[in-house]
Amino acid sequence: MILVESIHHSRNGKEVLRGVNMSLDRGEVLALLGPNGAGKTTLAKHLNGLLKPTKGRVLVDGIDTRKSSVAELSRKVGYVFQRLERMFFTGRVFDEVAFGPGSLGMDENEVKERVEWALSLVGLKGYENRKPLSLSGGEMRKLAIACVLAMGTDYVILDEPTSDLDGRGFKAVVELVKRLRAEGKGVLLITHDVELALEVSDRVVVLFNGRIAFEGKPEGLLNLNLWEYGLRETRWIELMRRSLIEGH
Ligand SMILES: Nc1ncnc2c1ncn2[C@@H]1O[C@H](COP(=O)(O)OP(=O)(O)OP(=O)(O)O)[C@@H](O)[C@H]1O
Repeated sequence: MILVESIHHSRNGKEVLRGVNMSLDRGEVLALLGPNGAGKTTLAKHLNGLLKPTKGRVLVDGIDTRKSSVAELSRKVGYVFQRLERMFFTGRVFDEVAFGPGSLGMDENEVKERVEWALSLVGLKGYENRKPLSLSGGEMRKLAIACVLAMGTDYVILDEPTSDLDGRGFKAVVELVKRLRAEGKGVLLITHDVELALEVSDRVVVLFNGRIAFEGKPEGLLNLNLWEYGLRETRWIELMRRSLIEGH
C-alpha cells in the first residue's frame, strides 16, 4: 500500500500541492485527473521518491520516501513518464528493455524471458532489433511501458499513457491496465481522459489547484461539472450520464 499523508510541496515559492491525502493499494487502479498544472505529475513523483514533500509524508509499503533512495524505491514503484524524448539511451529495443532487469542482478536467461514477456504484453514482439528512436510516437510509448513492466515492480505509474495512441493503442492500454490489476499490481493512471477513467479505474481522484476536489467511484465523475476541472465532456459521457439518471 502507498500512503500519501497530508503532503505539501512548494516550488519557487509557489505551493503546488496543498495538503493531499491519497492511497494506492495493490490490485487497484486509481485514476488521477485534473487540469493542466493541477499538480498531478508533481504528486506522482512523490510516490517513487523523485520528489520529497515539504510537509507531510509518503509511505511505500511502510517505507518513508524521505528515508529511502530513488534507486531503492524504483524497485517497488515503476514510472512511465509523460515525456519520452530523453528516456531511451541504447541502440536496440531489446537492450532498452533488458537494462532494468539486468541492473537488478538477474541472469541472462531470466532477463531475456522478462524482455520477451514485457514486449509481447505491449504488442512489440518482433521489434527487438529496431532502434528505439526509429519508432513512432505510439510505439515509443509502448516501449517505455515495456521497460517499466520488465522491472516487475508492485506499483506502476502511467502518466498520460494514451495521449499519443490511436484507437487500437487506446484499447491495448485498457487491456494492459486490466492485466496489471489482475496480476495484483497497484496502478496509478494519470489522465485527462474521463472515458479511460470510467473504463478501467476502480477509484478516481480529481486534483485541482494542488488540492483534492473529488475522490470516489469513477461514476461519481458524471455528477461533476467536468469543464470546471479542465476535463472534456463528450457525447459518450453525456449518454452515460443520462442512462445513469434514467436508471438503465
Ligand atoms: N521543474 C519545475 N520548476 C518549476 N515549476 C514547476 C516545475 N514542474 C512543474 N512546475 C509547476 O508546478 C505546477 C504543477 O505542475 P504539474 O506538472 O505537477 O501539473 P500537472 O497536473 O501534471 O499538469 P499537466 O496536466 O499539464 O501535465 C505547475 O504550475 C507547473 O508550472
